[in-house]
Amino acid sequence: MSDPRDSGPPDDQAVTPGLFEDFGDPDVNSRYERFRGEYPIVVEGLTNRFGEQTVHEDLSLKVRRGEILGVVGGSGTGKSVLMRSIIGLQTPTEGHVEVFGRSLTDGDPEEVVGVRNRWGVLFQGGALFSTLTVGENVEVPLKQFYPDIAPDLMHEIARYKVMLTGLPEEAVAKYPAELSGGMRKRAGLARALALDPELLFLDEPTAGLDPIGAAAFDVLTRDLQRALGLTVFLITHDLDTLYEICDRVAVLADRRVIAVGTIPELLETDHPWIEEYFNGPRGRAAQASQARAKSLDKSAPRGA
Ligand SMILES: Nc1ncnc2c1ncn2[C@@H]1O[C@H](COP(=O)(O)OP(=O)(O)OP(=O)(O)O)[C@@H](O)[C@H]1O
Repeated sequence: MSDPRDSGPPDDQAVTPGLFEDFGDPDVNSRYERFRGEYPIVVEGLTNRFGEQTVHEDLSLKVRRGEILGVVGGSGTGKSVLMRSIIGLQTPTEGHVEVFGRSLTDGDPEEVVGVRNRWGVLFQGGALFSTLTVGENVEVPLKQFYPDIAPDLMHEIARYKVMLTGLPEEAVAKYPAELSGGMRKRAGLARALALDPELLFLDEPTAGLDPIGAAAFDVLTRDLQRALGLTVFLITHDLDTLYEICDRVAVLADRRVIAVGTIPELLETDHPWIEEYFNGPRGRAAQASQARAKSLDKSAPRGA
Protein backbone atom coordinates (compact mmCIF):
# COMPACT_ATOMS: atom_id res chain seq x y z
CA MET A 1 0.00 0.00 0.00
CA SER A 2 1.31 3.45 -0.77
CA ASP A 3 2.18 5.75 2.05
CA PRO A 4 0.63 9.12 1.14
CA ARG A 5 3.87 10.86 2.06
CA ASP A 6 6.50 9.01 0.14
CA SER A 7 5.03 7.88 -3.13
CA GLY A 8 5.33 11.14 -5.06
CA PRO A 9 7.50 12.25 -7.93
CA PRO A 10 10.94 13.69 -7.13
CA ASP A 11 10.69 17.15 -5.59
CA ASP A 12 12.26 18.84 -8.61
CA GLN A 13 9.31 17.61 -10.68
CA ALA A 14 6.74 19.26 -8.46
CA VAL A 15 6.44 22.67 -10.13
CA THR A 16 7.87 22.69 -13.63
CA PRO A 17 6.38 24.11 -16.81
CA GLY A 18 7.12 20.74 -18.49
CA LEU A 19 4.20 19.28 -16.57
CA PHE A 20 1.90 20.79 -19.19
CA GLU A 21 1.69 20.27 -22.93
CA ASP A 22 3.19 23.14 -24.92
CA PHE A 23 1.21 24.31 -27.94
CA GLY A 24 3.79 26.99 -28.70
CA ASP A 25 1.54 29.94 -27.81
CA PRO A 26 1.02 31.06 -24.20
CA ASP A 27 -2.60 32.06 -24.93
CA VAL A 28 -3.43 28.73 -26.48
CA ASN A 29 -1.49 26.95 -23.73
CA SER A 30 -3.58 28.54 -21.01
CA ARG A 31 -6.76 27.26 -22.70
CA TYR A 32 -5.79 23.81 -23.90
CA GLU A 33 -2.88 22.62 -21.83
CA ARG A 34 -3.47 19.40 -19.93
CA PHE A 35 -1.59 18.40 -16.82
CA ARG A 36 0.84 15.58 -17.52
CA GLY A 37 2.46 15.15 -14.10
CA GLU A 38 1.76 12.13 -11.94
CA TYR A 39 0.00 13.89 -9.07
CA PRO A 40 -2.52 16.67 -9.85
CA ILE A 41 -3.16 17.09 -6.11
CA VAL A 42 -0.43 17.11 -3.48
CA VAL A 43 -1.24 17.95 0.15
CA GLU A 44 1.64 18.16 2.61
CA GLY A 45 1.56 18.70 6.36
CA LEU A 46 -1.99 20.11 6.40
CA THR A 47 -3.31 21.34 9.73
CA ASN A 48 -6.79 22.83 10.16
CA ARG A 49 -7.95 24.20 13.47
CA PHE A 50 -11.26 25.82 14.39
CA GLY A 51 -10.76 27.43 17.81
CA GLU A 52 -9.89 24.62 20.19
CA GLN A 53 -10.82 21.92 17.69
CA THR A 54 -8.06 20.41 15.56
CA VAL A 55 -9.64 18.74 12.55
CA HIS A 56 -6.43 17.89 10.66
CA GLU A 57 -2.89 17.67 11.94
CA ASP A 58 0.06 17.12 9.59
CA LEU A 59 -2.15 15.45 7.00
CA SER A 60 -0.56 14.43 3.70
CA LEU A 61 -2.08 12.98 0.55
CA LYS A 62 -1.22 12.58 -3.12
CA VAL A 63 -3.90 11.98 -5.75
CA ARG A 64 -2.80 10.21 -8.94
CA ARG A 65 -3.69 11.55 -12.35
CA GLY A 66 -6.58 9.65 -13.91
CA GLU A 67 -7.75 7.85 -10.79
CA ILE A 68 -11.02 7.92 -8.90
CA LEU A 69 -9.91 8.35 -5.32
CA GLY A 70 -12.58 7.60 -2.75
CA VAL A 71 -12.21 9.55 0.51
CA VAL A 72 -13.80 7.95 3.56
CA GLY A 73 -13.82 8.51 7.30
CA GLY A 74 -16.25 8.77 10.16
CA SER A 75 -18.61 11.72 10.38
CA GLY A 76 -16.75 14.89 11.31
CA THR A 77 -13.27 13.56 10.48
CA GLY A 78 -12.82 16.47 8.10
CA LYS A 79 -13.43 15.09 4.60
CA SER A 80 -15.28 18.20 3.42
CA VAL A 81 -12.78 20.49 5.15
CA LEU A 82 -10.01 18.65 3.29
CA MET A 83 -11.81 19.18 -0.01
CA ARG A 84 -12.40 22.84 0.81
CA SER A 85 -8.70 23.23 1.68
CA ILE A 86 -7.71 21.79 -1.69
CA ILE A 87 -10.04 24.03 -3.69
CA GLY A 88 -9.11 27.14 -1.74
CA LEU A 89 -12.36 27.67 0.18
CA GLN A 90 -10.63 27.00 3.49
CA THR A 91 -7.31 28.60 4.39
CA PRO A 92 -5.32 25.96 6.25
CA THR A 93 -3.78 26.79 9.60
CA GLU A 94 -0.55 25.19 8.34
CA GLY A 95 0.62 23.13 5.42
CA HIS A 96 0.96 23.15 1.69
CA VAL A 97 -1.54 22.38 -1.06
CA GLU A 98 -0.46 22.02 -4.66
CA VAL A 99 -2.86 21.49 -7.56
CA PHE A 100 -1.50 20.77 -11.06
CA GLY A 101 1.98 21.50 -9.75
CA ARG A 102 1.03 25.00 -8.60
CA SER A 103 0.95 26.05 -4.99
CA LEU A 104 -2.47 27.21 -3.83
CA THR A 105 -1.32 28.03 -0.34
CA ASP A 106 1.49 30.42 -1.23
CA GLY A 107 1.23 30.77 -4.99
CA ASP A 108 0.89 33.82 -7.20
CA PRO A 109 -2.85 34.82 -7.09
CA GLU A 110 -2.97 34.99 -10.91
CA GLU A 111 -1.69 31.44 -11.20
CA VAL A 112 -4.29 30.33 -8.69
CA VAL A 113 -7.06 31.77 -10.89
CA GLY A 114 -5.57 29.83 -13.82
CA VAL A 115 -5.89 26.63 -11.80
CA ARG A 116 -9.44 27.22 -10.54
CA ASN A 117 -11.00 26.93 -13.98
CA ARG A 118 -9.45 23.48 -14.38
CA TRP A 119 -11.59 21.78 -11.77
CA GLY A 120 -15.30 21.24 -11.22
CA VAL A 121 -17.05 20.69 -7.91
CA LEU A 122 -20.29 18.94 -7.05
CA PHE A 123 -21.12 20.04 -3.52
CA GLN A 124 -23.32 18.05 -1.16
CA GLY A 125 -26.92 18.59 -2.22
CA GLY A 126 -25.94 20.02 -5.62
CA ALA A 127 -25.80 23.66 -4.45
CA LEU A 128 -27.74 24.89 -7.47
CA PHE A 129 -29.11 28.44 -7.62
CA SER A 130 -32.83 27.94 -7.09
CA THR A 131 -33.85 31.03 -9.06
CA LEU A 132 -31.97 29.94 -12.19
CA THR A 133 -32.91 27.17 -14.60
CA VAL A 134 -30.61 24.17 -14.96
CA GLY A 135 -29.16 25.63 -18.16
CA GLU A 136 -28.58 29.00 -16.50
CA ASN A 137 -26.90 27.27 -13.57
CA VAL A 138 -24.47 25.59 -15.97
CA GLU A 139 -23.81 28.95 -17.62
CA VAL A 140 -22.70 30.55 -14.32
CA PRO A 141 -19.07 29.30 -14.43
CA LEU A 142 -18.94 29.83 -18.20
CA LYS A 143 -19.92 33.48 -17.77
CA GLN A 144 -17.46 33.88 -14.92
CA PHE A 145 -14.42 32.51 -16.76
CA TYR A 146 -15.35 33.16 -20.42
CA PRO A 147 -17.58 36.26 -20.41
CA ASP A 148 -16.93 36.88 -24.12
CA ILE A 149 -18.62 33.71 -25.36
CA ALA A 150 -21.68 34.67 -27.44
CA PRO A 151 -25.02 33.91 -25.68
CA ASP A 152 -26.14 31.36 -28.30
CA LEU A 153 -22.94 29.39 -28.00
CA MET A 154 -23.15 29.63 -24.21
CA HIS A 155 -26.70 28.13 -24.28
CA GLU A 156 -25.50 25.39 -26.65
CA ILE A 157 -22.57 24.45 -24.39
CA ALA A 158 -24.89 24.37 -21.37
CA ARG A 159 -27.41 22.20 -23.22
CA TYR A 160 -24.65 19.79 -24.23
CA LYS A 161 -23.31 19.53 -20.66
CA VAL A 162 -26.78 18.85 -19.30
CA MET A 163 -27.35 16.06 -21.80
CA LEU A 164 -23.87 14.65 -21.12
CA THR A 165 -25.05 13.82 -17.62
CA GLY A 166 -27.98 11.79 -18.94
CA LEU A 167 -30.69 14.38 -18.30
CA PRO A 168 -33.33 14.86 -20.97
CA GLU A 169 -33.13 18.03 -23.05
CA GLU A 170 -36.29 19.41 -21.38
CA ALA A 171 -34.38 19.60 -18.09
CA VAL A 172 -32.34 22.54 -19.42
CA ALA A 173 -35.29 24.92 -18.97
CA LYS A 174 -36.45 23.54 -15.62
CA TYR A 175 -35.83 25.02 -12.19
CA PRO A 176 -34.09 22.87 -9.53
CA ALA A 177 -37.33 22.61 -7.54
CA GLU A 178 -38.97 20.91 -10.54
CA LEU A 179 -36.41 18.08 -10.54
CA SER A 180 -36.05 14.88 -8.50
CA GLY A 181 -33.07 14.52 -6.13
CA GLY A 182 -31.21 12.35 -8.63
CA MET A 183 -31.85 14.81 -11.46
CA ARG A 184 -30.61 17.68 -9.28
CA LYS A 185 -27.34 15.79 -8.69
CA ARG A 186 -26.96 15.35 -12.44
CA ALA A 187 -27.65 19.05 -12.97
CA GLY A 188 -24.98 19.86 -10.35
CA LEU A 189 -22.62 17.54 -12.20
CA ALA A 190 -23.39 19.29 -15.49
CA ARG A 191 -22.41 22.58 -13.87
CA ALA A 192 -19.22 20.98 -12.46
CA LEU A 193 -18.35 19.89 -16.02
CA ALA A 194 -19.09 23.29 -17.56
CA LEU A 195 -15.45 24.31 -17.97
CA ASP A 196 -14.19 20.93 -19.28
CA PRO A 197 -12.30 20.28 -16.05
CA GLU A 198 -9.43 17.85 -15.64
CA LEU A 199 -10.22 17.39 -11.99
CA LEU A 200 -13.63 16.68 -10.50
CA PHE A 201 -14.51 16.96 -6.80
CA LEU A 202 -17.63 15.11 -5.70
CA ASP A 203 -18.88 15.49 -2.13
CA GLU A 204 -21.18 12.59 -1.27
CA PRO A 205 -22.74 12.41 -4.74
CA THR A 206 -24.98 9.42 -4.00
CA ALA A 207 -26.23 10.58 -0.57
CA GLY A 208 -30.01 10.63 -0.53
CA LEU A 209 -30.42 8.61 -3.73
CA ASP A 210 -32.25 5.29 -3.82
CA PRO A 211 -29.97 2.29 -4.54
CA ILE A 212 -30.88 2.19 -8.24
CA GLY A 213 -30.33 5.93 -8.66
CA ALA A 214 -27.06 5.68 -6.71
CA ALA A 215 -25.80 2.80 -8.88
CA ALA A 216 -26.72 4.75 -12.03
CA PHE A 217 -24.83 7.79 -10.74
CA ASP A 218 -21.78 5.59 -10.06
CA VAL A 219 -21.87 4.29 -13.63
CA LEU A 220 -22.21 7.83 -14.94
CA THR A 221 -19.22 8.97 -12.87
CA ARG A 222 -17.08 6.10 -14.12
CA ASP A 223 -18.16 6.58 -17.76
CA LEU A 224 -17.49 10.33 -17.69
CA GLN A 225 -14.18 9.85 -15.90
CA ARG A 226 -13.03 7.46 -18.63
CA ALA A 227 -14.45 9.41 -21.56
CA LEU A 228 -13.13 12.78 -20.40
CA GLY A 229 -9.88 11.56 -18.80
CA LEU A 230 -10.79 13.03 -15.41
CA THR A 231 -9.11 12.68 -12.05
CA VAL A 232 -11.86 12.36 -9.43
CA PHE A 233 -11.69 13.18 -5.70
CA LEU A 234 -14.82 11.55 -4.34
CA ILE A 235 -16.00 11.87 -0.75
CA THR A 236 -18.46 9.14 0.11
CA HIS A 237 -20.02 6.99 2.81
CA ASP A 238 -21.38 4.68 0.13
CA LEU A 239 -19.58 1.32 0.27
CA ASP A 240 -21.06 0.26 -3.07
CA THR A 241 -19.50 3.32 -4.72
CA LEU A 242 -16.13 2.46 -3.19
CA TYR A 243 -16.28 -1.10 -4.44
CA GLU A 244 -17.74 -0.31 -7.84
CA ILE A 245 -15.82 2.67 -9.14
CA CYS A 246 -12.93 3.76 -6.90
CA ASP A 247 -9.40 2.88 -7.98
CA ARG A 248 -8.01 3.68 -4.52
CA VAL A 249 -9.46 4.78 -1.22
CA ALA A 250 -7.98 7.26 1.29
CA VAL A 251 -9.05 6.80 4.90
CA LEU A 252 -9.28 9.78 7.25
CA ALA A 253 -8.98 9.07 10.96
CA ASP A 254 -7.05 10.49 13.90
CA ARG A 255 -6.84 13.87 12.07
CA ARG A 256 -4.74 12.38 9.23
CA VAL A 257 -4.97 10.19 6.16
CA ILE A 258 -4.06 6.93 7.86
CA ALA A 259 -3.99 4.77 4.73
CA VAL A 260 -4.39 4.99 0.95
CA GLY A 261 -4.71 1.99 -1.31
CA THR A 262 -6.98 -0.38 -3.14
CA ILE A 263 -9.66 -2.01 -1.00
CA PRO A 264 -7.77 -5.35 -0.83
CA GLU A 265 -4.70 -3.41 0.33
CA LEU A 266 -6.72 -1.57 2.96
CA LEU A 267 -8.20 -4.85 4.16
CA GLU A 268 -4.69 -6.05 4.99
CA THR A 269 -4.21 -3.27 7.54
CA ASP A 270 -5.09 -3.92 11.12
CA HIS A 271 -6.51 -0.47 11.87
CA PRO A 272 -9.71 -1.07 13.85
CA TRP A 273 -11.78 1.55 12.00
CA ILE A 274 -10.80 0.18 8.57
CA GLU A 275 -11.47 -3.36 9.74
CA GLU A 276 -14.91 -2.44 11.11
CA TYR A 277 -15.82 -0.29 8.10
CA PHE A 278 -14.99 -2.76 5.35
CA ASN A 279 -15.65 -5.98 7.22
CA GLY A 280 -18.81 -4.88 9.04
CA PRO A 281 -22.21 -6.09 7.79
CA ARG A 282 -22.56 -3.31 5.20
CA GLY A 283 -19.01 -3.78 3.95
CA ARG A 284 -19.56 -7.51 3.55
CA ALA A 285 -22.83 -6.89 1.70
CA ALA A 286 -21.07 -4.50 -0.70
CA GLN A 287 -18.27 -7.05 -1.27
CA ALA A 288 -20.81 -9.79 -1.97
CA SER A 289 -22.75 -7.61 -4.37
CA GLN A 290 -19.56 -6.75 -6.28
CA ALA A 291 -18.57 -10.44 -6.45
CA ARG A 292 -22.07 -11.26 -7.79
CA ALA A 293 -21.85 -8.52 -10.42
CA LYS A 294 -18.43 -9.82 -11.54
CA SER A 295 -19.63 -13.40 -11.87
CA LEU A 296 -22.69 -12.25 -13.88
CA ASP A 297 -20.34 -10.25 -16.10
CA LYS A 298 -18.23 -13.33 -16.78
CA SER A 299 -21.22 -15.53 -17.56
CA ALA A 300 -22.84 -12.95 -19.91
CA PRO A 301 -22.56 -13.87 -23.59
CA ARG A 302 -19.95 -11.85 -25.48
CA GLY A 303 -21.26 -8.58 -26.83
CA ALA A 304 -24.32 -8.70 -24.51
N1 LIG B 1 -16.10 26.80 9.13
C1 LIG B 1 -16.06 26.00 10.21
N2 LIG B 1 -16.00 26.52 11.45
C2 LIG B 1 -15.92 25.75 12.55
N3 LIG B 1 -15.90 24.39 12.50
C3 LIG B 1 -15.95 23.81 11.30
C4 LIG B 1 -16.05 24.58 10.08
N4 LIG B 1 -16.10 23.73 9.04
C5 LIG B 1 -16.04 22.50 9.57
N5 LIG B 1 -15.96 22.54 10.92
C6 LIG B 1 -15.88 21.39 11.80
O1 LIG B 1 -14.88 20.52 11.30
C7 LIG B 1 -15.22 19.17 11.52
C8 LIG B 1 -15.13 18.40 10.23
O2 LIG B 1 -16.17 18.81 9.36
P1 LIG B 1 -16.40 18.16 7.93
O3 LIG B 1 -17.64 18.76 7.39
O4 LIG B 1 -15.18 18.28 7.11
O5 LIG B 1 -16.62 16.63 8.31
P2 LIG B 1 -16.93 15.41 7.35
O6 LIG B 1 -15.89 14.39 7.57
O7 LIG B 1 -17.10 15.89 5.95
O8 LIG B 1 -18.30 14.92 7.97
P3 LIG B 1 -19.61 14.23 7.33
O9 LIG B 1 -19.18 12.87 6.90
O10 LIG B 1 -20.56 14.18 8.46
O11 LIG B 1 -20.08 15.09 6.18
C9 LIG B 1 -16.63 19.17 12.12
O12 LIG B 1 -16.52 18.98 13.51
C10 LIG B 1 -17.14 20.55 11.80
O13 LIG B 1 -18.04 21.01 12.76
